Amino acid sequence: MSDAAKIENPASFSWADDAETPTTEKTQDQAAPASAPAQEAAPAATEAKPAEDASVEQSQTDGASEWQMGSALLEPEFDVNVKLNDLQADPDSPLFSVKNFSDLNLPEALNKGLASLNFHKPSKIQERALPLLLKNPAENLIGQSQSGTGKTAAFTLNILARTDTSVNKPQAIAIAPTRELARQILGVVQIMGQFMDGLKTYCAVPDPSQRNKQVDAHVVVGTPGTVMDLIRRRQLDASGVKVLVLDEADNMLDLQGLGDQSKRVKKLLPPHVQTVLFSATFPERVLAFCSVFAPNANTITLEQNKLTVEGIKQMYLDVSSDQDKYDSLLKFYGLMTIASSIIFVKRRDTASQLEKRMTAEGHHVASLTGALEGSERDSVIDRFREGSAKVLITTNVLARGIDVQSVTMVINYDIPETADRKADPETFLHRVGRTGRFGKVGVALTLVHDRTSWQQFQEICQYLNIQPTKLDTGDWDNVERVVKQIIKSSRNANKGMEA
Ligand SMILES: Nc1ncnc2c1ncn2[C@@H]1O[C@H](COP(=O)(O)OP(=O)(O)OP(=O)(O)O)[C@@H](O)[C@H]1O
Repeated sequence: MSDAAKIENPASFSWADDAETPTTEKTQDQAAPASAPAQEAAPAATEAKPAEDASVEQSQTDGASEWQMGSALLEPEFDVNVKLNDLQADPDSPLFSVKNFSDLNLPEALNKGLASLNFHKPSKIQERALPLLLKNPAENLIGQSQSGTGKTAAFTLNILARTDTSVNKPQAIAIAPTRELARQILGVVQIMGQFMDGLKTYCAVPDPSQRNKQVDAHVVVGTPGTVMDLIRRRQLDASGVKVLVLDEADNMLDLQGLGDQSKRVKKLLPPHVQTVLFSATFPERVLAFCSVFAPNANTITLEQNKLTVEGIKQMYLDVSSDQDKYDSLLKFYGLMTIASSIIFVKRRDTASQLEKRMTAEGHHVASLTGALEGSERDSVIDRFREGSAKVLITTNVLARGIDVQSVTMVINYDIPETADRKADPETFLHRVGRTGRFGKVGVALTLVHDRTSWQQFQEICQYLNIQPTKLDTGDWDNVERVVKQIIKSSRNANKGMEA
């Protein structure tokens, strides 16, 4: 039995080298992300290494919440701090926060788009951000809200509301750290904008079939390297761009390659472009460059005392050694029926070994890492979304932003750590946020196998105020009982929400 057993009573933790008290705007000390050997490599020639390659990310947490039961909507209720750049702004104005999408006076085509997505009521971030985003003249915005709370729809509505399809030029660009996230955002733009006459969109991710083609679109969503190349090669006419959005903005501005490319993209756009930055996490040091990147921005940040992941039931599996991790994982999968899950590992080779071994055991598994070509990555994520692969094994490449509603469990096979091998609670938070989306209840399992992983997990639990349930591999009958109960109660909670 490892020391991990001590986690059972987190209230009794003692922190020798106590991390700084977390705040929404503070971060743990992080080394500049560096690719550890055998971790992810750049997926495409012109792209900066995205999050996966850096293998580690910043450490910031988002707020969470009590769960609020609404009619058809169970949204995490959390407090946000809103700081307006305009001292004249009136927070009592009804437009300061809207309770209904109809209060926004959006064009009819967008109201229809919202209805087609079954969005009846705005989430808290949408309530707060949309009136600020839609103001004229346009103002910059830095917006933070926890994972799965609808940031994409907030910036997409603003993009589409500012797009005039009678002008045949790109008018908005959204950039994201990975091709998967860019493709996902583009999907939201297309569904939300489906009733706008003549709307044309373009996905700017590395794609050999698009080489040298002119971009003929009103809205472009992509990764920053490709967007930058398209503008520089004059395949994308940026002269009419009015809105620039950075999703996962802290990651985009923090990682060296992505940060440089994002800054270059902005320099290639008209000077008064509305700059919108969204993320669940904004470490303080990144927030400082955010304010330079998006000057005089209205800011929406989370209350600092809400740094938890309450909607996600946390468990940990205490295994005796690194070698034992695989057998324990397999045993775990053998006991449970899990609708759809994501397993996060640190290294590509671990991902491919797990994929081979689990496939040999009859599991429907897919693996997505930066080792794959772009088109292969697209087909893996598509297979997972449509449910033909039930288990997705991946690195930090998919830690952020990916929204697959069916994911009921996230497994940290390897604990997320920074480049200097410290616990990385922020990446933990983004990873586990792939489940429990938009108020659903999710389940997360973390494997601890030695003193280091145990200490790192303790730090993460302390930082995020998590009290995990221990699963003891010495008693698999009990593991089965406990996990089945947890899965059942989360399923029931989610059913209640859908009812
Ligand atoms: N107003 C709404 N009503 C119902 N569902 C919504 C609403 N807004 C967003 N959603 C749904 O919530 C889910 C999460 O949204 P989204 O992916 O935008 O979250 P996010 O805040 O960007 O998360 P992350 O920080 O992980 O990127 C999506 O499936 C989206 O369709």
